[in-house]
Amino acid sequence: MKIIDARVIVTCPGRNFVTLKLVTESGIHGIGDATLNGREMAVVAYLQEHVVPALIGRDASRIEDTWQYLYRGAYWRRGPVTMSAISAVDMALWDIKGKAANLPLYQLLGGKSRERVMTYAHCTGKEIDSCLEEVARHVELGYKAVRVQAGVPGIDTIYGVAKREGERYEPADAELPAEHVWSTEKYLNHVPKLFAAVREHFGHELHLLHDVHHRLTPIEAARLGKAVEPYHLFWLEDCVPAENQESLRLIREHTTTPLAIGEVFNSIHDCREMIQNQWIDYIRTPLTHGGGITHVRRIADFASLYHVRTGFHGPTDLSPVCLGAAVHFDTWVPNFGIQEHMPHDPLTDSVFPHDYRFEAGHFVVGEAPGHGVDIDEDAAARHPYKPASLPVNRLEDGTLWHW
Ligand SMILES: O=C(O)C(=O)C[C@H](O)[C@H](O)CO
Ligand SMILES: [Mg+2]
Repeated sequence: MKIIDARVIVTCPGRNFVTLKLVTESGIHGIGDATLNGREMAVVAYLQEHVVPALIGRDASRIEDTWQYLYRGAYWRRGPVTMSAISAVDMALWDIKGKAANLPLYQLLGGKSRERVMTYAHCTGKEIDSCLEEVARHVELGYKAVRVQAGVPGIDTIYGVAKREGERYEPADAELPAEHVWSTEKYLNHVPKLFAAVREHFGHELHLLHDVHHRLTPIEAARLGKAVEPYHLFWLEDCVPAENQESLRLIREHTTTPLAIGEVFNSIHDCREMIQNQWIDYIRTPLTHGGGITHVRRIADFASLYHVRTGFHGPTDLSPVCLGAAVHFDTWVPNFGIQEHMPHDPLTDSVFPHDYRFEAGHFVVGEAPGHGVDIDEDAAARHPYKPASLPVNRLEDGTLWHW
C-alpha cells in the first residue's frame, strides 16, 4: 500500500491548524494533526522540506519503521517542531491502517478498556463569583471535573482566564507577543481562597483541577500544593517549568496534592526521571506533540509501571484530528486518568467532520474505521492562515518570566 501523495493543509477556521493528509495508491487516505500553536509554519516547512519527499513511495503499513526512519534517521532528534511533524505522519498512518482493516483505531490498539472517557472543562472568571457561576454552568452541562482559574486582584491579565466575561479563554492573539505582568506573591495568596469557595459551594465530589502554567519555583509550588490540600484537587498542573526533572522531587516531598505535567514535552526522555521516581501522577503529553500514537503509547506503558496515569492536553489549539485520535487512545489505554476538553467552535468542527461524541461530561468513541476524523479541504481553503502569537510574561520589575 504505497503512499502516492502527501499534502500539508494550513487553515484558520477561527484559529490556525496544520493537517497532514496522506493518500495511498489504493485510494485510502489518512490525516494527522501537526499544529504547534504560534509556531505553525515552522512545522509546515519541516514537513514540506524534509518529510513529505521521503514519504512518497513508502509502504503506508510500516508505521513503526517510518517512525524510526523519521526519528533516528534524522540525526537531529526531538524538539517540538520535529516531533509534531513525526506525530502527524504517525497519526495519518494509524488512520490508514484502521481504514484498510475496516476497524476503529481503539480496536487496533487492543480494544476498549472503558465505555466512555471522563473529560474536564475550563471554568474561568475575573472574580471568584463569576468563576463559581461558570462552574455551576459546567456542572449543569454534565461535567464531573472542572479546571478552575480566576483573576487575581492586582494582576491585570492572567494566564487561563478569558479576557472578557462570556468569552472562551484564548491566549494567542496579536501577530507579535503581547506582554503580561505577573506577581507570584499575589497569585499564591489568592488561589487557596478560590478553591475554598468552590468546595464550599459545590461540595467534595466534583473533581477540581488547576493549571499554574510553569510560573512557580519548586519551593513556591510546594507551598501552593500544601495550601490547597484541604480542597483535594484532582491535580495541580505544570507547577514549575520542568527542564530540570529533579525539581519535581522537592515538591513531591512536601505535598500530597497530585501533580500533572507534560503538555510541552515531546518524548519519553523529557519525563523518564519524573515517572520512574514517582514524582508525578499524570502525564499530559498529547499525541500531536509527543511523536504520535506510536511514541505516546510507549510513554503510557512506561508510566503504567509507576502508577502514573494519562491526562492528555486538549486545548482548542490541538485540532479535532488530535482530539479524535486521543478519544480512541483514552478508550484503550489501561492507565487512563482524564482528558482535557475545550470545545472547538462550530466553524472548526465544520472543517473537521468527526464521529466522537460528548455526553454528560464524557467522550464516547465512534465506530468509523481509523480515528474517525476527516478534513473538508474546500472548507479549509476558505479560511487562510493568520499569524497569531502567544504572549510573554514579565515580573512587576520587568524581568522576563516563565509563561
Ligand atoms: O490547556 C492547557 O492546559 C494549556 O495550558 C493551554 C496552553 O496554554 C496552550 O495550549 C498553549 O498553546
Ligand atoms: Mg496547561
